[in-house]
Amino acid sequence: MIAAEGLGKTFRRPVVKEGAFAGVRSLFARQYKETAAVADVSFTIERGEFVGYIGPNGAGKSTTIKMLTGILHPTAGEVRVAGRSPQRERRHVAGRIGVVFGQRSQLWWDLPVRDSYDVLAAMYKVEPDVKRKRLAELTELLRLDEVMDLPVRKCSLGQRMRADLAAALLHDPDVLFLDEPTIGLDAFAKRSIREFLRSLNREFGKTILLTTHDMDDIETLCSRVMVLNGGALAYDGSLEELRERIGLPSRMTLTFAGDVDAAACAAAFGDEVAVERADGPRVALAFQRERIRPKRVLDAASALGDIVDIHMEEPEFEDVIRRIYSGATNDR
Ligand SMILES: Nc1ncnc2c1ncn2[C@@H]1O[C@H](COP(=O)(O)OP(=O)(O)OP(=O)(O)O)[C@@H](O)[C@H]1O
Repeated sequence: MIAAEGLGKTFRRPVVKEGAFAGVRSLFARQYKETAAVADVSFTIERGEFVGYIGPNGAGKSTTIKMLTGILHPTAGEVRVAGRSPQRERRHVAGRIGVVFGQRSQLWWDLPVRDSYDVLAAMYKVEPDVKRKRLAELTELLRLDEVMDLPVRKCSLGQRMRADLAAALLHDPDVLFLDEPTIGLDAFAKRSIREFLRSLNREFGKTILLTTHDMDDIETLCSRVMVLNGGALAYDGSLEELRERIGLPSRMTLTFAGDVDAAACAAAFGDEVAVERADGPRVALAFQRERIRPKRVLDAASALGDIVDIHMEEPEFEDVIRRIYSGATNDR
């Protein structure tokens, strides 16, 4: 549904020199500064996938989205959306995709939200009957009643984001590109946007590419995650595999009915389990899930006495991501 092949974008900006006549001199010997925002990125996203596209600030995520949606032209490689080039067949592709940029509304700032929908429906040639029906559905799903007659500039951020989502869906596209749709929202608004996005994917079969800095968005929504770092793809796969690949340990804290002998504790587990703490009835263990299953750790621990409480902690996703951004994957 979405394919990028060797995709690259290098921005070229003229360097402005200081000093007398610098402006005139630079007309004849202009120097440029080049920024490789995206370099050699390839991936394929199948119909119905929900993919997270993450990376640190300046990694090139928005630049990729702009190339996938036809706003920018690549300086290398090729993009296909629904089999077409967004650059060469922009009008056709525009009819198949919806785009939301969380940082900037695509609605007209001074118009009531309702009027923006009229303009968009006309631009996308949505029949009046179809538009009426679709808008009624979206109004209910996104609770738009309260904003329909408000100019966009008077909407709260959460209202504006919901209004923008409806605008992106008015022409019923198959593919959605969402660039930070939960940015700046409070926890409640984030949750309702996430629920809506999940139903778009699961019930309505939309293919979604989502960029975000909120790891909860990724954990609750995406079956696949692509990590961009310095313009290049650093990872493409499932969240579970990403956790394993980074190799951060899972932690298990056990409480026994009585005090545990520290020496017996050290002897009870093999090399795969590190005893981080053993004082009184509490024992804290760390291990890699892919090396030893929690059940086997528990079996070994039961030799130390009666277990009355078990607490498991998985590596924080934030920590996993920080590791990738710093280039610390243990590639196998
Ligand atoms: N129009 C432009 N001209 C020159 N450089 C640009 C332009 N747009 C983006 N860049 C540069 O390209 C790089 C990638 O920017 P981009 O906005 O794609 O990153 P991002 O991953 O979306 O970042 P963020 O998470 O902060 O939104 C940055 O170094 C940025 O300064």
